[in-house]
Amino acid sequence: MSIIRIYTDHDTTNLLFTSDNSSKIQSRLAEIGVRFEQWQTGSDLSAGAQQEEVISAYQQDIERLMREDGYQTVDVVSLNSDHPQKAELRQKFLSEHTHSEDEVRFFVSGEGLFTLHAEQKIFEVLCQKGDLISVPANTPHWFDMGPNPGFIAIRLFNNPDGWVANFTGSDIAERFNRLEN
Ligand SMILES: CSCCC(=O)/C(O)=C/O
Ligand SMILES: [Fe+2]
Ligand code: NI
Repeated sequence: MSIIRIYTDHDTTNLLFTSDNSSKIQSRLAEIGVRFEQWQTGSDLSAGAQQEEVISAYQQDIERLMREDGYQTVDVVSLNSDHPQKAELRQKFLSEHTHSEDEVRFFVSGEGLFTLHAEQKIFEVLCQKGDLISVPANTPHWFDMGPNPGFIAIRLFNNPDGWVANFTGSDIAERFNRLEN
């Protein structure tokens, strides 16, 4: 079950709104320009599946998104809790950063916690299997896969270099929730 929690960005105890209703998640995120959709997932792939297997299972969806929205590059993050570099990989996305392009992620399996910083608020979104999220370019955010990751996400980029992050230098992410798994 996907969940949204909205806080003021200066007070981690001030929960303004929470819901697990997908229409409400979608409409609250649309207010800050974030696309959120829930799609049917056809294949039952397990976290840790190889990139080629994932791309081939979702080829039609990927081609449609690339055609409709002009994305140029695709890759897959597929991690399970046996991964020897799970701590380093978790750390990579844990601090507030931006991208100069939209961040488009489709969760083929498992879950991860995206946290977005916009309009003096914090939007925590627990994304789960079937969720598509697109965070607009230059929106500060971070992502937690938890200490025991278990997810597959397809990532679409509209630059040919793939993942490039600009860290804001803020420590705000340390004050908000982490994913427990
Ligand atoms: C859910 S895919 C891995 C996280 C990622 O690509 C990113 O940019 C997080 O902010
Ligand atoms: Fe990011
Ligand atoms: Ni602030």
